[in-house]
Amino acid sequence: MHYSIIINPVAGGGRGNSTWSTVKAALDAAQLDYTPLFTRDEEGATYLTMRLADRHAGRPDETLIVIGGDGTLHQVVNGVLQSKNGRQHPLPIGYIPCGTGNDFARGYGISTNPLTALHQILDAETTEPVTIGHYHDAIKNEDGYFLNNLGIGFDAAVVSRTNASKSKRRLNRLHLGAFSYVSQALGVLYDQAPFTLMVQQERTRQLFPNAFIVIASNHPFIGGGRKVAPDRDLAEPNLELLVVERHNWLITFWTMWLFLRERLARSRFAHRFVGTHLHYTTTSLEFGQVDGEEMGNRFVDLELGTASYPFRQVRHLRKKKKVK
Ligand SMILES: Nc1ncnc2c1ncn2[C@@H]1O[C@H](COP(=O)(O)OP(=O)(O)OP(=O)(O)O)[C@@H](O)[C@H]1O
Repeated sequence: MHYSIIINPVAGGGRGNSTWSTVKAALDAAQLDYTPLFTRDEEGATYLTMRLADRHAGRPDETLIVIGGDGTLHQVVNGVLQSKNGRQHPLPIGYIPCGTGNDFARGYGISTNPLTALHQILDAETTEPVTIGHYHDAIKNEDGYFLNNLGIGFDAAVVSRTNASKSKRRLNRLHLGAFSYVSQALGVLYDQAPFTLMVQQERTRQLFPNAFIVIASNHPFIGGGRKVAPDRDLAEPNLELLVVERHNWLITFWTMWLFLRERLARSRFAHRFVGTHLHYTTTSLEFGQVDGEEMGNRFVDLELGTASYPFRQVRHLRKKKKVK
């Protein structure tokens, strides 16, 4: 087996580098054949992967290992699927998480201990198809894939403001990036206006005049381990769209509390749509985020569907807690 390894050295506030040192020592000790490739700039992982995918001939003895956060994994999968050859022969992926959130790792069942995650890859005898989300933006005529979630409104505005804030880098260096999100979330709560959202599923349409949170999830977790779609499983070809409307301040704070307590999705404030095809539109410019990467401020006309991607990694899933 040959391992091509994409490493984002700055993921997790620099944890990418130390994770790579640990993994490299283990690969050398086991005398495995590998090629390391480091991301050098913001879009680095996408282009590195496109080039790799163009050259990949579909040999079964090749695996692509990704060392980074959710954003790096997002760029890698989109890089492969942007290559024509990559779409025909997608390179099986194994993932070693070292970001700040690591939500995909939770959803799939990958250890955050680099050596355990590596062994989950080395021990896998076959590849496993994993559901990923696909989106088509009819206004921008843009396509892409997501492994975690695609949000518009609240969570996307938080991502956008956090990335723009100067404190993020300082906090990231101290491995305290989550605090930066919390402070920006309070600001967004204060001044984000609700918006009109139309959701269409098959022949049913539903209008939400005061939409606030709109998150399409591929697995249960968001924001570093909060369950927002508790019933989703990466092995099932479904997405779940959660819509929450904005009411008065008291209810808004209550919905935030429910979110933090991981009870929002099952509360009476949640509208949930589960399926393989969903379509939704807004009538105003709204922020978007996909797997924590900014989509910018845009009018939304999104069609969501599912696809599948091969992973070569043993899943270590925790047993589900009983629902109270
Ligand atoms: N060499 C590099 N220099 C600067 N930025 C980089 C480099 N390589 C990748 N990036 C940036 O890193 C971002 C991805 O980081 P990633 O999401 O993997 O880690 P994280 O933000 O720490 O973790 P998480 O998404 O799990 O919270 C990409 O958006 C890209 O812009």
